[in-house]
Amino acid sequence: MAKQGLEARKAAAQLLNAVLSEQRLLSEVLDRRDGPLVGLAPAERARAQSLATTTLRYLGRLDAVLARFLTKRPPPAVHNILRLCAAELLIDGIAPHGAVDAAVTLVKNNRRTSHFSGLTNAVARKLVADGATHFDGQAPQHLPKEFRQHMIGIYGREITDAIEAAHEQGAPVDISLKDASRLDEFADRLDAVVLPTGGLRMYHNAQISALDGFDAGDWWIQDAAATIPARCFGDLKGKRVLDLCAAPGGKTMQLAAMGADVTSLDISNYRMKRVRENLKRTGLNAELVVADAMEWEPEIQFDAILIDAPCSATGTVRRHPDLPLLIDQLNLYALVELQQAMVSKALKWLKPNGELVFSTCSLFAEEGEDQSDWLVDEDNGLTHLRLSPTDMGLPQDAATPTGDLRLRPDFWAAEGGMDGFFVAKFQMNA
Ligand SMILES: C[S@@+](CC[C@H](N)C(=O)[O-])C[C@H]1O[C@@H](n2cnc3c(N)ncnc32)[C@H](O)[C@@H]1O
Repeated sequence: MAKQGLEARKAAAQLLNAVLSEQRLLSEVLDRRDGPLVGLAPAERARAQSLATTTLRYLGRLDAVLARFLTKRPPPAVHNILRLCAAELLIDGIAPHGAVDAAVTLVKNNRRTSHFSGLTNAVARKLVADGATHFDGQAPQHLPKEFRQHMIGIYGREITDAIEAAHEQGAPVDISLKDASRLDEFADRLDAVVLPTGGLRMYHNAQISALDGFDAGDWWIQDAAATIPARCFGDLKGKRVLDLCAAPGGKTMQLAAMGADVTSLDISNYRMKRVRENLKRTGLNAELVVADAMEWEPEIQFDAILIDAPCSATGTVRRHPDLPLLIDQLNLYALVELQQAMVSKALKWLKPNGELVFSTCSLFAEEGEDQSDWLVDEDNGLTHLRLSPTDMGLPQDAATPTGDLRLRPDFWAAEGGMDGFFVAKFQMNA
């Protein structure tokens, strides 16, 4: 048993080392051609990723338990293996002998850490005996201090606590259908529930590419909140639409499925490959442009422009629990400036009466409500349009006083939450 999952656990330990010691984003490490998951079978890759993600999601609570059993912190490589072992025992409910043997073997197999195998064995056995007593009943993990304070400043303490609790729950798998009329059919076929926003939600673990309808391109994975920006446009049939920051392409696929003639632009060639693959699989069409939005110039004007701008991604912590741990690397003000520069540029490409939707998967007002206020205050020919959350199956609480949408991870808390998002809509005056 220990040997069986050893490669996945070793890779998970390397993922933790990359995030916690080298301060690298998990998504970057996972994408690397020489990353820890290369060469693993699909099931081992999935296990390694899920184990590292679970460990990061509960890191504060796991560390609090481990601190009771350690007189001093071991070297990071050993500490990370103990963290994984604690996550397996206390969260995933893995059989104790498998998790303990694996932790001891991993520490023993590395000559730099092998002399910590006795300590690892002792601590792992204490986790088995007493870990749950100290783990269960702990409050959800707080965000790092400054991040939390910032959130309290925006949302208050109660909502911030609720957001932290939602982060700890992780995220179910949400699915967008190419043909919305097949919702009930795919709810049955995928054993999923229909969401008020029109997509599907799956609560069971599954290898996505093996699921019914994946190869046929009938659907794609997209968080319920992420479907909202594209849905804010009116009828797009036959309209020319620019998706300005498009990769990996969830919103491009939505816009194409809505019948729009889509131009899809992103600065990243690597990320654009995902858009290309997604379109090929789903049989949807878009013109793809790899370019810096700040340097590109279109030959035509558009009926609608979606700017799903680069941002802090703080709305996606449920799925990316490493983000708060690396928040010090974030240059929020550079992002705010880039967002404003992009919007200013894109306004020139909008036809009279054309619609602009600005969105960010951020929880920070600087990248949401403040940007909307800025656009309203500028002399830019735009009219600010009110969005109705209930028309889109969202809670009424999602309405901001000025008519934008503020989506939070603690919405639909009992049903698995949603990503944090901000969405605003404008129209160019005729
Ligand atoms: C939030 S993601 C977009 C997600 C995408 N709309 C979707 O639904 O799948 C932001 C994207 O902006 C792109 N980006 C960042 N700076 C850019 C720039 N200067 N020009 C164009 N794209 C840029 C990033 O490569 C990233 O793919």
